[in-house]
Amino acid sequence: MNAIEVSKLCHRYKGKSVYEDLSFSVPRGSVCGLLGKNGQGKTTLVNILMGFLKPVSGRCLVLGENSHSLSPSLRKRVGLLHEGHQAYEFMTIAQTEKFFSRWYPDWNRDIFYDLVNRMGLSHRHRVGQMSCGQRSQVVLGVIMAQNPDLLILDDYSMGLDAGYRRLFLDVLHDFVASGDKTVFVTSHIVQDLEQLVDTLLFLDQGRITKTPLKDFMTSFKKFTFTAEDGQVLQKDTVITGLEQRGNRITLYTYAEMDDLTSHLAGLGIRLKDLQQSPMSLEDGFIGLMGKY
Ligand SMILES: Nc1ncnc2c1ncn2[C@@H]1O[C@H](COP(=O)(O)OP(=O)(O)OP(=O)(O)O)[C@@H](O)[C@H]1O
Repeated sequence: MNAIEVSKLCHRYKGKSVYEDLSFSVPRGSVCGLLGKNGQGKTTLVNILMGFLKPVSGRCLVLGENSHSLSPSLRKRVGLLHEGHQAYEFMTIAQTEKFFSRWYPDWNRDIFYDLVNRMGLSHRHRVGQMSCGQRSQVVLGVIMAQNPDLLILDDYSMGLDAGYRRLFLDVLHDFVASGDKTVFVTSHIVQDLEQLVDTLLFLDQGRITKTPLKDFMTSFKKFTFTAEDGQVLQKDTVITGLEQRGNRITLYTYAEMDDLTSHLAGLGIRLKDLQQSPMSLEDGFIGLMGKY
């Protein structure tokens, strides 16, 4: 069964299209990363999935229910971290825990305090008097303590330092390992997703491409070489992405080394030191989507 099913989704703001015909699914038990450059429609999609925004047309099912009429009991099974999340600033840490514990049948107080206590703040500390990253930690504590079936995280990394981000990744790993849980996550810190997701969704100009992380990391490749002065390279059917610093070129492609070598020779490119280099997910993201 799918945790999320999106079919023929179309959305526009004041006539300006975000997507015209978007379809994909997220199977239950998977950890799916939605990647796209700024402004491609990731937050819009999360808003549609949670029923905050009605699409122009198309259908979205979340845990089997239509996204614009999610029942209160189903909402309790979805843990949502919204971009620009709001914490209850007038409450203390202890009041926040007490307040949210009433709403969620599977609330786990230990998970909340396990995350929040690491900040070393008194439980009487007000959320409104915390730093941005500390507030994020409280919000993540609230979401994880809900023990949801589906976790939707829209850019969870906001304001978190490297250590807490790593810690949160550990928490997410434990969460996923604990059973039939689904995670749908967007993050601008692409390298975090490399350690977390099993499936990637690339959202680009209204189109979505779904691929297992493993397949992408093995089939998409990064090559580096030095080109002779004045040579101009452009993207084509073989060259998916390019970065150029002086004569030093980084090239991204689905082609194997031999095919790439003949392709470059066919283009009349004179080069030296061609080699395949290790590719991170962030490299792959840039190679596929470009820098801007
Ligand atoms: N309320 C709105 N009214 C008009 N246009 C909007 C509105 N909200 C978003 N947009 C536009 O829709 C597009 C998608 O925005 P969205 O916030 O979904 O992108 P995103 O992928 O989440 O971006 P980012 O990575 O920067 O957070 C953008 O071009 C944005 O300017």
